[in-house]
Amino acid sequence: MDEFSFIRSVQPAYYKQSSLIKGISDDAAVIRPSGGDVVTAVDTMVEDVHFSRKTMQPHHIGHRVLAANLSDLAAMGSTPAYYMVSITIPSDWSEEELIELYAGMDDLAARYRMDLIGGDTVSGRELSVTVTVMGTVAKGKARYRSAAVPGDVLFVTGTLGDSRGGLEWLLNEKNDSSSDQAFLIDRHRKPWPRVSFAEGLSTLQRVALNDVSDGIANEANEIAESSGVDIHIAKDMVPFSSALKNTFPDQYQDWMLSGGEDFELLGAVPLSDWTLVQENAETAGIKITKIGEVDEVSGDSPRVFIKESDQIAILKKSGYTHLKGKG
Ligand SMILES: Nc1ncnc2c1ncn2[C@@H]1O[C@H](COP(=O)(O)OP(=O)(O)O)[C@@H](O)[C@H]1O
Ligand SMILES: Cc1ncc(C[n+]2csc(CCOP(=O)(O)OP(=O)(O)O)c2C)c(N)n1
Ligand SMILES: [Mg+2]
Ligand SMILES: [Mg+2]
Ligand SMILES: [Mg+2]
Repeated sequence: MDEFSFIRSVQPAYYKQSSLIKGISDDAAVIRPSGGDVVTAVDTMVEDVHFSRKTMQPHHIGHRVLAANLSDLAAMGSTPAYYMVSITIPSDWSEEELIELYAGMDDLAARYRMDLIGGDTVSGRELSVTVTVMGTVAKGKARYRSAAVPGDVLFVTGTLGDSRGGLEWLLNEKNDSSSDQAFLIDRHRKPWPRVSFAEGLSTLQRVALNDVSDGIANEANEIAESSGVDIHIAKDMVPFSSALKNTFPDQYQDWMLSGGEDFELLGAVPLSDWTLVQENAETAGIKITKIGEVDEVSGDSPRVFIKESDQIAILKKSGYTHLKGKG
């Protein structure tokens, strides 16, 4: 299969989004938005950085690279509409594997009626997949990290650290997997972005959102810095799964703070809206937990504090960081 027949094989038979004017087939796609704001994000997954042949099958790679992007759209309160895929393919990847990878994206995209409207195909040494997503949000309603205000409730969806637990289990290739480990592996390979929960918050005047890709130790600091506030987290309120605690009793507490790749949402809302947020989580069928509050800056700059049995410490950025040691 050459580049051109590959492109033909991934080209959708028809498009679902009414704002699409030109999809795959020309130099670029054309969209005609009908009012509202357009939200766009891009994320890459690279072999041996975001996955290995040991940790993921092609379908999982497709699912997760789109899920990571949808998680960013969710964190903006946006409704997904389009995606584009740029892929670097090593020579040892078969046609079947590529079709599976695209099926991983397509199955997730179908849930949101998203259209694949373009991309790029090149050959190279390692598999690398870059997905660009586009979504819409009502004018002025995008949700920013900078929107947290002293007095807000700090919350997180789902449980944290599971993805790291799944990764650890897969990398160490243990054979005696139980249902706990199957759960962790699934959380690592197939995260479900919190799109409908975030869309359901559209009636709120104000909510700060950030998705958990690198670990809340990073993401809480991002909210604190961009909002110019302090954040206080109660460690014993941070949600973790029993599967994680059972499997990794010595590590689970670190991983729930800095494991990353959970693709949950960390947010801050006024106390008066907290009940509404909880009801919305119930409607979306997801767990939600208050883990702390937002306060005024008490020092020279915004900080995140974490309290554990009356001991208060500063929670530094300790999640995943690329380009470490590059100055
Ligand atoms: N190489 C780059 N060139 C331009 N903008 C970038 C680049 N890498 C990241 N960004 C931008 O920096 C911001 C933070 O990126 P990132 O930490 O990857 O966000 P996230 O964790 O939500 O994916 C985003 O606005 C992103 O678009
Ligand atoms: C084989 C393998 N090693 C390590 C990891 C862990 N890991 C890789 S990237 C990453 C952080 C998230 O990726 P990033 O590119 O920073 O996503 P973004 O913040 O841009 O959404 C983590 C925890 C993994 N998933 N797979
Ligand atoms: Mg990114
Ligand atoms: Mg993000
Ligand atoms: Mg990151």
